[in-house]
Amino acid sequence: MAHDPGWNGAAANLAPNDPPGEWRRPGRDYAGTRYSPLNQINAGNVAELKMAWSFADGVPYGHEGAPLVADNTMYLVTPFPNVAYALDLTKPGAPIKWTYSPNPSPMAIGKACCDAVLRGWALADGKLIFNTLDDHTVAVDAQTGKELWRTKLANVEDGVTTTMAATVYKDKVFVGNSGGELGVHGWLAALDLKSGKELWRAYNTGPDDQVKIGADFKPFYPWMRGKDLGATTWPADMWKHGGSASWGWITYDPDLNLIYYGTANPSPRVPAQRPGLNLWSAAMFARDADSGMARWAFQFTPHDQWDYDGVNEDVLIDIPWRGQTRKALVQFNRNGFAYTIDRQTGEVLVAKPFGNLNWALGVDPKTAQPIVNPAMQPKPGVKLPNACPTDIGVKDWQPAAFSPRTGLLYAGIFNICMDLTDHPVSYIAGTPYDGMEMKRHAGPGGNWGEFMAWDPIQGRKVWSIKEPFMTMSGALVTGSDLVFYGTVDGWFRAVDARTGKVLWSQKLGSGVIGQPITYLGPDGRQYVAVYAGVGGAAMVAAQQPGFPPRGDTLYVFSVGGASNNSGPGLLSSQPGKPAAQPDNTSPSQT
Ligand SMILES: O=C(O)c1cc(C(=O)O)c2c(n1)C(=O)C(=O)c1cc(C(=O)O)[nH]c1-2
Repeated sequence: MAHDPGWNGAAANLAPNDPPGEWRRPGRDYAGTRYSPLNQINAGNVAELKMAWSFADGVPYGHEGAPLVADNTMYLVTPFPNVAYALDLTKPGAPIKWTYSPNPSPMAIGKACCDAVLRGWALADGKLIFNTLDDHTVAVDAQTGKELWRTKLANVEDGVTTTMAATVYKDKVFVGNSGGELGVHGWLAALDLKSGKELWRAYNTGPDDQVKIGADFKPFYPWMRGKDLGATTWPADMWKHGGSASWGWITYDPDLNLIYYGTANPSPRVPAQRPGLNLWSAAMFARDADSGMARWAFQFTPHDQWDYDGVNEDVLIDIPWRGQTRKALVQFNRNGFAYTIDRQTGEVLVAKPFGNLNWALGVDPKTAQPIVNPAMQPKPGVKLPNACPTDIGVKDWQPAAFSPRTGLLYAGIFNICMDLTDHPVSYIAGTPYDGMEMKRHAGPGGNWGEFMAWDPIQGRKVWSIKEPFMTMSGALVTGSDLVFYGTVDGWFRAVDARTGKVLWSQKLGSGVIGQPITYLGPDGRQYVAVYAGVGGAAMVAAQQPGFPPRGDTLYVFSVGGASNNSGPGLLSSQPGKPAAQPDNTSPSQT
């Protein structure tokens, strides 16, 4: 059963005081819910959604970001060479207000594992803040596009790239690195929002002083407690090139002053070369936002053998749990289990499969360790057929949305398995340190993708829509109980959040791996915006018949399309119909 609007669980009250019609950070609020209270577009008028305007940037890489909107301006940054655009929403067709080019080193393209991508940017303190693929974080004046500061965080020659969205909470910018497939040393850094000065850096592998673990560090499970586990759970010194990068999402609880983020696969991907738990790879940390000191950590996939990075979004929600309200987080881990975790302590409350997997037989309720299937452990040089999920998991980085009205999360997921063969490798700085060779194919049913609604308390799917191609777009959910998502074969859909009924679909010019957002225009009308520009890990399906061409276009929709020739600011008619009442129909079971 979907929860009724009266559901007493709720999104953690972490929404900053942004106007409801704006979208200032990729996850919209600190909790990363990607929920907008806007409800002009609703089940009664969504069929009339039409394109209002579009913007093409000419860049042929994966467009993964969420457009941001504040002060009647839309902010975009290209995947590479990371050119920033401010578009004036008060004028017809949203003309360019300013552009800014950071000119990153082209060498970065050759170092990025999974396409030249940028997963997002942030608006805070009058600044647009974003990372460049060649490891700089820049802040430009949101009004003028003038560079305010620029901080170099790593050397791209060493194989370090930066693809994650710069994330801003309070007075700090948080940035992590990429490069697990090149044997980098994973870290997360905090910069001063005003000056760009680096304030702290915490490594994900190595001795406790590097990982920033002190007396306050209390993982919930005994097997994760002990000194210097980030170093001693690896063969000697291998943690120095142990990958475990932090290229995913960061969320923030201002009451606890904790940030939450995950760590990627251990390097090399060949497990036989690194016996041990390989902490803190394929894990997550809760850290004090000011000091960077770890409060707790949890390893999802001990001694990862299949490339199950732990970097997916941690959505912060408060849930009713055995008669109490628990401050929780939900992560759809790449390993195929959806975890609902107490975000104060790291205790796992729910761990249930949300898709097809066979590498584990379950999760031990006492230790929260996966019970590994002995038949699914790769051995060097021996082909392991039909391991599920494949290296990109049941879900990759594409962020889920949470509705406080339904109590459900919404996410695009995969149904892909692999035939896996490992080959031993040696470390050479700045070159691939990988060793995994795989052939991917659809899992049971033959569909590569699916979009689903998930109950984080019961740990079960409430409804799902099968998609022929992998589903790698972000999700958006609104105050009128509409969910928006896109598909790799180029469909952009609006779905009833309670029933999973598809209410509207529009084919776009390329595959959608962007993150849809919604905002209010200066004309008072609600708009929905999304990129179509396939790339990133979706390219693993490029050989599939019907795979779309690359693309570079942001599409913006409203009920009835463009307002009129005199420009949005002068519109007088109001096409939105009153919000439909949520129905009480039981969702279809999967
Ligand atoms: O371990 C890493 O450092 C790392 C980095 C990245 C990245 O920065 O894009 C990806 C991955 N791993 C990865 O495993 C993966 O599936 C992936 C998909 C994508 C994408 O943009 O679609 N990036 C990455």
